Amino acid sequence: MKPNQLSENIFCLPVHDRSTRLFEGLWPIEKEGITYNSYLIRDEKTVLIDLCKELFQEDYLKELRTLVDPARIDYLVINHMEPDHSGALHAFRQAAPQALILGSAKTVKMLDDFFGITANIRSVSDGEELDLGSHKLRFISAPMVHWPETMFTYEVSTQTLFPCDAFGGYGIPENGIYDGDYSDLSYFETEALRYYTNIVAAFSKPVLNAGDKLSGLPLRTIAPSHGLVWNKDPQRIVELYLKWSSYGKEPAEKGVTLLHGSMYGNTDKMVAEVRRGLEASGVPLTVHDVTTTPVSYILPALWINQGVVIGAPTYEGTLFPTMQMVLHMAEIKRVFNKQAAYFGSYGWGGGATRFLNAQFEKMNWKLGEVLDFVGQPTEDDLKAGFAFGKRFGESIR
Ligand SMILES: Cc1cc2nc3c(=O)[nH]c(=O)nc-3n(C[C@H](O)[C@H](O)[C@H](O)COP(=O)(O)O)c2cc1C
Repeated sequence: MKPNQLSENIFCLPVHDRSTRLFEGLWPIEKEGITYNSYLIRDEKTVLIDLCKELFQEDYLKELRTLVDPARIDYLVINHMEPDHSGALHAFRQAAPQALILGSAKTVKMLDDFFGITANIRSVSDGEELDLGSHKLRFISAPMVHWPETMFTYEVSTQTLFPCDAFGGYGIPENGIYDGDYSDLSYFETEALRYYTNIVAAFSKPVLNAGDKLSGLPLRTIAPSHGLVWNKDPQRIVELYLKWSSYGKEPAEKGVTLLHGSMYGNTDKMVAEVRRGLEASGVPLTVHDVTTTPVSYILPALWINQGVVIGAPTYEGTLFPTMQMVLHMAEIKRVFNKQAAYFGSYGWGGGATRFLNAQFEKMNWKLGEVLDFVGQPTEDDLKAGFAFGKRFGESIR
């Protein structure tokens, strides 16, 4: 986690977190890890932008001291109060009691609520500027991207945007912090989408509002607080974000997510046939077994694809609970406006579709064809499964 020099006097201090198993206690990052990027600007006035999680504060302050004596830091800008960026605050205050904390008006209240800190704080307003010498900061209010107090900070002379959670992603960029360090960005874009759907998607409208505020602003570098710093092609991540945000209210991409789960294998016998039918239709397809795949990895497909096929049995008069949990999380993350179809096995009275009808009402998903069958699927059921998948795929394609 050595500091990186972004420009002559702007540095990124990325903390590499490889020990957290579940980000926010929910989202698996054991394989991928995550970074907490903090930024230092050295000028006539010295500024630090965001911090890191409390767990890493000692190492973080050690690295910070290689760049500056904390006692010489004039300002700490808090873009976002979430503890993965502010957890080191008490330790920082001890090392740099003179540093004036700058944040939105809501941040001032939250500093008291979360840390009991009330002194040496100043709130900044939307569009306010702060001269540092040869650098100048502009504060851009971005409420609900991702908490109500959130703001972005823009450095005018280098055209660098510090947007905290926005444009960030899971994953540790081991071979360089810049987008230009990688010939293939697909891993980071996949993890940025997963992060978006897990953390930010519920706030797609505020993201679009923030996007409006950024339009016309020259952006040479996008320096988020998680993951890559984008300075080769900063527009790439902006465009991706705006596209993903638009799926909060507009139709998503022409693709299908096939979600399946089974207790004893009867529904799963049908999955292969439905899948073959979907593939035969030519529609782009993503398949997830909800009993083995954490919802964190399922949300990206649900967000991106217009169509969803649900394959799961009836359980105690309702839908198989593991599938219910996925749909509940999709509702929380505001995965709305989908075309859906259902297939699944039941033993006597059924009931899965009762749940689906009520759940889809809340999410504005349209339930089209239903293919349910008693016990194990017959040869005829399997044939019907192929045709059902093909028809649904064609309706989306
Ligand atoms: C715990 C449990 C609860 C069930 N509850 C119902 C029910 O309320 N109504 C019904 O029609 N079938 C019910 N069934 C029967 C299953 O829906 C049926 O066995 C089905 O074939 C299971 O599909 P699967 O092999 O894909 O898990 C239940 C089965 C289990 C194991």
